[in-house]
Amino acid sequence: MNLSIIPASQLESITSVLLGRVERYHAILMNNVALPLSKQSKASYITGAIVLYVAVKVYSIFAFPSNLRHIKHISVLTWLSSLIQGETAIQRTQRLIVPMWKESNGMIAIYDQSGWTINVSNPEAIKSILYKTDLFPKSGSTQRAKDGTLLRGFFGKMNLVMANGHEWIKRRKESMTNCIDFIANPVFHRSMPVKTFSYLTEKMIKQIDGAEGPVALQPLLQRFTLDAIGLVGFGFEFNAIETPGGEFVNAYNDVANGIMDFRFLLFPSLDTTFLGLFPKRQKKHKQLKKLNELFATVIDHKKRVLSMDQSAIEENEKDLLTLMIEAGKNDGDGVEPLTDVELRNEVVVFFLAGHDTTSNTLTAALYFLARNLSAQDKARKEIIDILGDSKADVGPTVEQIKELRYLNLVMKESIRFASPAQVLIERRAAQDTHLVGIFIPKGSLLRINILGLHYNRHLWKTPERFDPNRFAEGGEFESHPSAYCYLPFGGGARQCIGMNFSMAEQKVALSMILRKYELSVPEDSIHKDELHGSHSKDDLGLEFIGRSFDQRPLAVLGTTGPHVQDKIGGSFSLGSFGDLVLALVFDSEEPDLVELFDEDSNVFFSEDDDFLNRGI
Ligand code: HEM
Repeated sequence: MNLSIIPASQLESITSVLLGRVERYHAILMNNVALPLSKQSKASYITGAIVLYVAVKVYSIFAFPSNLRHIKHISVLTWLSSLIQGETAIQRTQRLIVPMWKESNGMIAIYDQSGWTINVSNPEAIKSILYKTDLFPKSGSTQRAKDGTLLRGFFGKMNLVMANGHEWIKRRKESMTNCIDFIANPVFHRSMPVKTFSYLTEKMIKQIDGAEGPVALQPLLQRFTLDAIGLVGFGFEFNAIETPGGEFVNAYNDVANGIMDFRFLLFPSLDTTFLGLFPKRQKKHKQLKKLNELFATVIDHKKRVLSMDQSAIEENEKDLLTLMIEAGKNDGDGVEPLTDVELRNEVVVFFLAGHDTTSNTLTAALYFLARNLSAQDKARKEIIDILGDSKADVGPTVEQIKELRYLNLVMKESIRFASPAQVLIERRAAQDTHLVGIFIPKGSLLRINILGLHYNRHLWKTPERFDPNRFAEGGEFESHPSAYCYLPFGGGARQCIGMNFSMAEQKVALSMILRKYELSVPEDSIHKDELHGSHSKDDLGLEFIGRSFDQRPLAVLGTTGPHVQDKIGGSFSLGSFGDLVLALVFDSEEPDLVELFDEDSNVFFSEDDDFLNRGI
């Protein structure tokens, strides 16, 4: 029977009818068959005991805990049937969570992969959870994952994302000045590596130019973000952009898809003891082995480079992996060095958090821009005003990134709409407490539901509509009573460490792509009018049409006076050039140097002049 075609409500009633029958048959079996037979056969005792054991076990796993009875809940069958039917998390949130939001005060108990968990989408409750990290530490669910499962094999037992207390401080050390100082912090708080992002975007543009027909967004953007975290995070060239279908990207995708398979999360023994029964699952374990070899190569490569010449790398040029390897090696650091296993687990975290999230957000942003032509035109106009309109690829500087204000609104709205983190890692109540007037017993698991915020019609006007202006000055977001209705990067002390890195990376890629191409959704695409399924699907392709460039200057060098800017329609001012004020003007159709102006707008040089012999 194909369960995916049965509506949720029907499936639930079918299942309860079936369960009812099982109970009745069980009683009949015990009264009429098992008991009489028991006089004759020991085997029937054993059968009865097994049936009873399984029934008790199943009941004890799924029964709604009595200490949460005062909290509204969604039944196991309703939730499971949604999973079985293949509803997306957004659809599930809209159908099951949002309608119950008011009556539940945004606190709903749900049976998820960790068992009964309080799913929280109340902004005030979320604020308390995120700020009171001692009262609501991370629950350590992955630490409790069974050895040998894909989940444990990939994440390891401990890493920066999962750690609490001492283990967390070891990775994010608290300094004497009481500001939080991360081992990883310098990398994410120094000036953003926009040149690396531009260099990688240029490589990506070459792939777009070379593609025939619509370009599948997600695989290309995933390779782009993977190369970015490789270079900036680990000083390692994955060279993924230029190697579509590379074995490590495939291995990673295989493992990542397998980790959240709810069958293996609910019944971890299937992933270990009974693994032999699941050949497809075995393949995923093999892919994990391949990935682990890659992580070992990345770390060995870095250690080798460091052992050769440490003095060559300036402190503020060190990548994340170098800092992680060096942490704790100097006396007085107050932190212990990370062991090899710990290093591997941190590399995994940055590898995972550092690329998939950003590539999914970028995919969504490009898709929404392709569908919203007015937003696309407005963003492009801003980009051209700031970066100019030359034919050559130009990436923004750190300062220019800050000026791309409308693009920033587009990115904020895209990440609201298609938040890669749909829920936060669950927290555990360390003691009995209250949240928004609701009693939370000690030991309860709490999961902050980001989609329950971002898709909540009680918190946003028409949340299913793409509207960057929500985030404009004086817009809907600013007037919202709580900023905790929008949490793509989490909040409090555990807020995403890579937020600025990701936003800068996205801005460079989006600005360079939009300056160069006009985007549209192909006429025959199933996503033409609406996104079906998830934006990270490979079948989401866009047309990239190279746009024509205006007859405007490519670049202006020197602090150009207003007269020069008038003449060239200039928008550049890149610093002085000795005491000579110069404007270099290029014809965009013919990207050779055409004219050079002096301060009085006199042509100082033209095409047939011998520029170099003027002694500049
Ligand atoms: C669009 C891109 C991204 C999104 C939406 C995102 C989202 C998040 C969220 C929601 C959290 C909080 C998890 C929680 O509290 O349970 C988080 C934490 C984290 N993120 Fe990101 N992230 C992104 C990009 C990145 C990047 C680029 C990196 C690294 C290069 C990164 C590294 C981390 C780390 C290490 C943590 C754990 C911090 C801690 O617990 O101390 N993320 N991220």
